[in-house]
Amino acid sequence: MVHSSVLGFPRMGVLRDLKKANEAYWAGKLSKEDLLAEGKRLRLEHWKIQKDAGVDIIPSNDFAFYDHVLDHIQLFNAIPERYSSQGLDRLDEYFAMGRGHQKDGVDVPSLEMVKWFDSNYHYVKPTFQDNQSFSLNDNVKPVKVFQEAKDAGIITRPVILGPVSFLHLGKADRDQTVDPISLLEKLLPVYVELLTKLKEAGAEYVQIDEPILVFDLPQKVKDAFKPAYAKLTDSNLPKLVLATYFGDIVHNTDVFPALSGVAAIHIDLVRNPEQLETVISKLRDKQVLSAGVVDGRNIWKTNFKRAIEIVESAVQKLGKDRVIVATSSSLLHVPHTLDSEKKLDTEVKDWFSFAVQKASEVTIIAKAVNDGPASVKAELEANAKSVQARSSSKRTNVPHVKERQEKIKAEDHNRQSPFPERYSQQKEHLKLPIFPTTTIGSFPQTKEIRIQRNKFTKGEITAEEYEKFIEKEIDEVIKIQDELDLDVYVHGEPERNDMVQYFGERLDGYVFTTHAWVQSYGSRCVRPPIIVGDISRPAPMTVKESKYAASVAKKPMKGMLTGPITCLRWSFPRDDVHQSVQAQQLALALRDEVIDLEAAGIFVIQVDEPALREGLPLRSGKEREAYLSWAVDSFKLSTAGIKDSTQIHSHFCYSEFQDFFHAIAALDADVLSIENSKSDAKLLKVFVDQAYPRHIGPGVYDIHSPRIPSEQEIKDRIAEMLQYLRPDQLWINPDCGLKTRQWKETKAALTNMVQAAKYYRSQQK
Ligand SMILES: CN1c2c(nc(N)[nH]c2=O)NC[C@@H]1CNc1ccc(C(=O)N[C@@H](CCC(=O)N[C@@H](CCC(=O)N[C@@H](CCC(=O)O)C(=O)O)C(=O)O)C(=O)O)cc1
Ligand SMILES: N[C@@H](CCS)C(=O)O
Ligand SMILES: [Zn+2]
Repeated sequence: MVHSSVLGFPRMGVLRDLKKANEAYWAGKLSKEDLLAEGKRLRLEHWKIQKDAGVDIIPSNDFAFYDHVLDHIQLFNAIPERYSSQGLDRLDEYFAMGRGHQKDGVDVPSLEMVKWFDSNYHYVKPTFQDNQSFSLNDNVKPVKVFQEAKDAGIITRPVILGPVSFLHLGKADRDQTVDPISLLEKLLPVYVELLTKLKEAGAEYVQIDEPILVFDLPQKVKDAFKPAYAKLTDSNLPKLVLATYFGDIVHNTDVFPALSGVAAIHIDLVRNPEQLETVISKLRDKQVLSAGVVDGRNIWKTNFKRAIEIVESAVQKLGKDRVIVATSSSLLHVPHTLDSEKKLDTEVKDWFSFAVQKASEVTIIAKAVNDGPASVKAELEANAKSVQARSSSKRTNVPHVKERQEKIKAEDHNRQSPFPERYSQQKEHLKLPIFPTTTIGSFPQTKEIRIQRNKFTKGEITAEEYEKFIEKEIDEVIKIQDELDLDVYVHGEPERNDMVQYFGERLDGYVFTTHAWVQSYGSRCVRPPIIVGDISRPAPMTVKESKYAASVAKKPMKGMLTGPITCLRWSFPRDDVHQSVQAQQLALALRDEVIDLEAAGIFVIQVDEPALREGLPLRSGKEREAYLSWAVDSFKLSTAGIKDSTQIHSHFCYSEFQDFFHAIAALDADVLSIENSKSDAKLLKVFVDQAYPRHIGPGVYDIHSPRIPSEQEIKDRIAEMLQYLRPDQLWINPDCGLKTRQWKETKAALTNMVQAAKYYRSQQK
């Protein structure tokens, strides 16, 4: 019999309950016991949802208070000494690694947080020492939660991150040189101990994630699978289901012999259905295929006909007992339930499926294959109708958008003059000092701002009242920037709920939700808008606020837009047209906005593209170059319609920029601000090696943590940067926007930043 399975469930709860509980705990308003109890309540609720949906194989240990990779760092006691030596209790030590800790005489920054593959989820990077050792933490969480589910009458399949992925996704700590994969020998006994305990607790199967198999791997990492899975596939241990997702693994099937002891292999057949045949041909006798046919990364209803065909073709080769119907990845990346959406247009609502609905989808597909289509006739008919309605909807084919796309010319992508000429006009026009200081756009999104926006959304205050409130906020941030003596101002983005959702709400071709939250990192969530059709801009989106801000500011005001690729990547995109088409439509809409901002007197315009790197196909090669070509073209199309004297900035966070440096350079932005404070300044060498001519602001401090950097720390950072960058090229700014911070720490950090810039300015005289 074909079984149904879910690889992981969203953690936040129907009303972002986990976010609220975590933040209350951090604010000292919820006890540790109550936070732990809330975690337990959520886990039980999520298991029950899946059980009620009829899912055969339900995951446990997919829940994490902050991040599942961070859970493993603590589970294996891979805790850097700067955290373990602070005398913090286990929970606070865990949060200290995730978000830093500056309280009661303890002052430690967080570990680095980076993108989880090509998603908008961020994980905490394991950080290893040259003399690293591992042991099993005495709080063996996977065992505890397995037991918790068992006590509730649910036998789950625990999920753990595999040893090769855990090491490969980590790095040597600052000033350490250890190669993470060389630690495998030391780590494996701890995995064996963990698996033994899971077996003792009654776990027959364990899902072991090795998602790095979708990458191009160095030979030594590939080689690591052999010793690893020789040790972990033992009859005294639970049977293993090795899961991969977000790409194909055909190029790594040479590691399959090393995996011959695992009971099943899971592959993502939404992203790469074509890998099915090859993977099946490489399975050894009796090995099971877990077929990921329900999209864990997007919100579209599964096309049952197509999914059933895929599963049946696997069944024909392997038999029903050797096939599992599964979600393509964890459902962490989709919102909790469609049932919460009371305001969605019914036409489009019928096209969507969120986590709760996807749990049912795997069971319907499994039933159709097990008992025949007649057993789920009504479900299949309704699904076919909805798939058909979507493909013939007017929203997906808007003639005026198509016509405009057809008329785009090559020269529409280029600024009028090369950088040196543009820069001399900008210098004349903007009159900025050397080491100009600026911020990345957002200032703290205070409780008051959210309350007022919430009232406006609910119709409790009028548009005029809301507008007045926003103007008052802008007045305040301008006053603060005067006091701080920054050089290029921002309006603070108080009117924006989110840098992508805000634009989605103002563009035709999008719909947006009220509750469809997805975890981005820690307690932070996003509500990605959904691209349902061809995109166009019915009216200016940001001009009113920027124009107002410029009218009251004494210094240049930076206009602030989210670039086409970031809008695309942080939305739920269409799956019926290529992403390059959607990016180009977004670029045309943004091009009009850039031109309108300039006409309104905004002469510095920042077009943020933090998701450009994240969109890079996970494997190097032709596909990457093709992506970068249309992605860069979209950015250029959106920014090239203005005069030379207007300065274009772009911003990148969450990006290891070295491996796509040529694309960043090709954007031809006058100024780049990049996240850098937690990376080695040595990485800036690429700008020297490539003789990068334009201007750069590598972030001088981390904005994800409430910790305040001292003036000396920032000076030291600038000194490091000046080893690689010319003084006339360097801007001084934080890593990213300040929306998640409190005002108190923001003012203190920016005061230190401006002082540090002034110090270097004085040294130049
Ligand atoms: C830069 N980043 C972003 C990413 N993706 C995006 N789509 N946007 C980004 O900015 N990816 C990479 C990084 C990830 N970083 C962040 C940083 C911060 C957040 C964040 O702060 N998220 C907020 C939610 C933001 C939002 O949409 N707010 C709305 C609704 C606020 C709300 O909760 N309202 C309450 C009622 C009001 C009240 O009483 O407080 C409610 O609805 O219940 C708004 O401001 O209007 C978060 O809180 O998690 C995310 C990613
Ligand atoms: N302008 C945005 C960029 C975030 S990546 C902000 O400042 O929040
Ligand atoms: Zn950023």
